[in-house]
Amino acid sequence: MRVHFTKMQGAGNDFVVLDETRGRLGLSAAQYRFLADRHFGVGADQILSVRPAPSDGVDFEYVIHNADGGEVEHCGNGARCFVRFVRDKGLTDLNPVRVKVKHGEISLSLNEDGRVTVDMGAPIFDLTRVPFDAAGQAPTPMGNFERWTLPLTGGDVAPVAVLSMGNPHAVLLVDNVDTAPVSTWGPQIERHVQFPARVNAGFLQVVDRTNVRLRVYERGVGETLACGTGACAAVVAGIRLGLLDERVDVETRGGRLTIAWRDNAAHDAPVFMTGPATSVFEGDIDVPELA
Ligand SMILES: N[C@H](CCC[C@H](N)C(=O)O)C(=O)O
Repeated sequence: MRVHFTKMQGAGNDFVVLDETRGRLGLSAAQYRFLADRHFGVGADQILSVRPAPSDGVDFEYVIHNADGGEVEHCGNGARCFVRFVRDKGLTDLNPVRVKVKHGEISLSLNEDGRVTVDMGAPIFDLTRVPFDAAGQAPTPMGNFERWTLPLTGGDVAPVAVLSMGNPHAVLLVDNVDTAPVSTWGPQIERHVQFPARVNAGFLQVVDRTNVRLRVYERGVGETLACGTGACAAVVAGIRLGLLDERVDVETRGGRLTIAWRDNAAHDAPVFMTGPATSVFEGDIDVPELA
């Protein structure tokens, strides 16, 4: 099947974007994996499929598949690239644009400086909705939040804050992201038995109350240069742990994201993420029939 695609990136998290507004391609998980493959396909962390609005109240739908072919609930960097795509392609001149993702509905605004601000929705702390299995443990209180102790191999234990942005996140505090055990602890946390749907593992270095550094070992991908929902989850956790103020610049390996969250008594205020979105190139590729 000949497929036209647009390659995009947001803070170095990269995407293959497919225009399905005039009809679906009907790709299989194996074909999504092929498109994401950096040797045999185009290469990307996620595949974004842009589709017409499924209902009133939103302008579009977009569907997200990780490089491993699995469909996921939310993608922050992808959301910014989505809105850049629909504007560049003349599919809308609305601003903000409302879009349906698997997790729910979000609103995206293109700013004068070309960056995009996304209302990412409220964080979720109900462990059953992450999902996270406490396995009979009791968490350790910190600030007005808590951390859980994940047993890893070799007797290591990882103290993690657990929450969801619609997709699951485990956030660890580290002294220096450059020396953090991302490649060794990341895969163990991603597939830890206490996360039945797996999890994105964030390694958070607090520089001061308004600046952090972050690396994320993403579920279904591995380490990416940036993770938008991961930046949201890390800042929200940092605020609740008592370490951060309500507006934080997040330095990732691929660029800077700005996260704002004004916590409230119910902890259900929306999280706002602002960052770049860039279209890199367009092309066509023959996608083999893969079941
Ligand atoms: N790997 C994530 C999905 C993509 C999230 C990330 N690329 C972002 O910008 O939020 C997951 O499995 O939940």
